[in-house]
Amino acid sequence: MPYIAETKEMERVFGSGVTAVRALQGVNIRVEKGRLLILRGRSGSGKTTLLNLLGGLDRPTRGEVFFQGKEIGSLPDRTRTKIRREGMGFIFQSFGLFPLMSAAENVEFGLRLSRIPAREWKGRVSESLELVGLTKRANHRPYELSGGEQQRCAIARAVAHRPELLLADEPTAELDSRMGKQISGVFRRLVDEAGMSIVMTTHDPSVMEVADVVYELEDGSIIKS
Ligand SMILES: Nc1ncnc2c1ncn2[C@@H]1O[C@H](COP(=O)(O)OP(=O)(O)OP(=O)(O)O)[C@@H](O)[C@H]1O
Repeated sequence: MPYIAETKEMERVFGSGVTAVRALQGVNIRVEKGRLLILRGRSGSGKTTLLNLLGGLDRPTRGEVFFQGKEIGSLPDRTRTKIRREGMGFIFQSFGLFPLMSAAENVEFGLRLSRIPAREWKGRVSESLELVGLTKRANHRPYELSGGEQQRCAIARAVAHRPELLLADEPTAELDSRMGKQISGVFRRLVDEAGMSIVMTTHDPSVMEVADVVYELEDGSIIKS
């Protein structure tokens, strides 16, 4: 099966009647395995809505969304949560780390939610921190880390259970351009060295450089790829 994720004529309408907002319409995208795909577009063009639908965090109003060949948009919440926890990883612009836990403990927390047996946790934690170049900071708490290091820790946490698909919403928005470059390098490595598939939204031109595929959204439709 060539595509890790796919949408068919997908539409998402928020609300109803005169106040209805058509956030997405007629969206057809395909995410190939082992590729880094970027969603770009102006504020309000529908990027986050699309990412949430691909990640099974939301359901389309019309059309279909597939993960690993399986239609997930019509599945009940519990089933989608299970698929998400096992097969996907999420990264947000505001890192979302636990302040009282060290970097390593934050990464381990991600594993607790998955079905990875406890005896594998320690190895997975070191491996993930290594992958993002954070081994030396394993025992530091988030407030002792730079913004870029905090985001790398969040990435390590999102990939520790080795998800098939990594979804990132504006992962460099809170970082300066040097750190943004560092983070985009980490994403590139995850694809090239760990064979991961990534979809991320961004406005950041330096992140755009590392993409294999760029889709542009305008008013809820894909206008260019
Ligand atoms: N829960 C919601 N209820 C109503 N309208 C919503 C909801 N979520 C998003 N929208 C609307 O859908 C449209 C697309 O929003 P979305 O957040 O996907 O855009 P975006 O491209 O990610 O924007 P940004 O770059 O500012 O994050 C916007 O008009 C937004 O106001």
